Amino acid sequence: MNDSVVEVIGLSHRYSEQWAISNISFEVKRNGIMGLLGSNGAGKSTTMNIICGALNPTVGQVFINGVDLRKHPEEAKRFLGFLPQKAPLFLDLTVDEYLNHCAVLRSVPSNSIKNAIEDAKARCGISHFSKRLIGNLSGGYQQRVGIAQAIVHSPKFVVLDEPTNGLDPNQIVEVRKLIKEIAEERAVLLSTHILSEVQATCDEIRMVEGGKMVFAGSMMEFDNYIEPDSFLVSMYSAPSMNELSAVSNNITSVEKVGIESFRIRYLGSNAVVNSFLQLSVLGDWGLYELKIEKSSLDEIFAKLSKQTENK
Ligand SMILES: Nc1ncnc2c1ncn2[C@@H]1O[C@H](COP(=O)(O)OP(=O)(O)OP(=O)(O)O)[C@@H](O)[C@H]1O
Repeated sequence: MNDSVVEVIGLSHRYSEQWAISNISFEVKRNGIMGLLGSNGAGKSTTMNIICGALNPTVGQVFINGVDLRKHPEEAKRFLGFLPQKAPLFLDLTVDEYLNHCAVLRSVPSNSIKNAIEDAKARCGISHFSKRLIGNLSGGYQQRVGIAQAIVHSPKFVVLDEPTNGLDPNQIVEVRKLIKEIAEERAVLLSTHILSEVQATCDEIRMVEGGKMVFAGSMMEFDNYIEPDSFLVSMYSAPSMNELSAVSNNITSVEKVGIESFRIRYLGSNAVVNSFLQLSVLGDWGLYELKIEKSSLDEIFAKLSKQTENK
């Protein structure tokens, strides 16, 4: 069986003259969470709308579970669940009434609807609100109902557009946990601006900027995209700043940042860090902390965005 549940091949789209996205290709594995990143106007919604079958691409193809979305939209959409940015909830229906409506729309066979609804509610932790009007639920629980409608037909692939938008910090933690749980047995594509969300939830990252794919890799590869060029050290009996500078020709600066702490900047590979460790033992410097300073996700995001602007 193919390892991917979704294949996106050479998507390009223009609304008028300008290309909104061009030549976007990627595959989504059968489980786990892929984050789709990009700044405002980068092309995320265009890409998501095409993948969900809400927009026909000018060029390119999307296969969901091997089915061509454009040629066989109904069949392909059976494998797809979608929670748009604004959850499509009917506030004056109860949770059960609404999920029943969604299950019918999603062509769940009538003799399976009851079980499908009970299962989706149980997964989303809303079984105790079955008879509650959706309009009377908190924002966090409304979002859970939104996720329940996206999985009520047991799709293999779920698309969530900014799923924690507008939730309070406790609700955010709970909804992220729920997303991780549902991604254990299906693929989730999550669009978000919030980098801490990406770090907390995603296994894979695709980033678009100016309509083009500027990054495709794992969360770890994204996190390590910019090579570190400094480390912090703390020592009980530090040598002089000159001695520290002399550890390697690749050290460019030594800065005192606390009574016993220094920031050391360097060029090239992490070999400098190894040299430092060896000399600290030989010199009995009482090293008790060493921390390589990695770039924040914001810095990585900014660097990738800038690269596109400059092209
Ligand atoms: N219906 C439309 N008609 C014309 N241009 C559009 C339309 N929708 C989007 N665009 C343009 O296409 C480009 C990509 O927009 P898109 O909405 O896909 O980006 P996005 O990454 O989702 O942005 P945001 O995070 O702000 O929603 C932008 O330049 C946008 O102005």
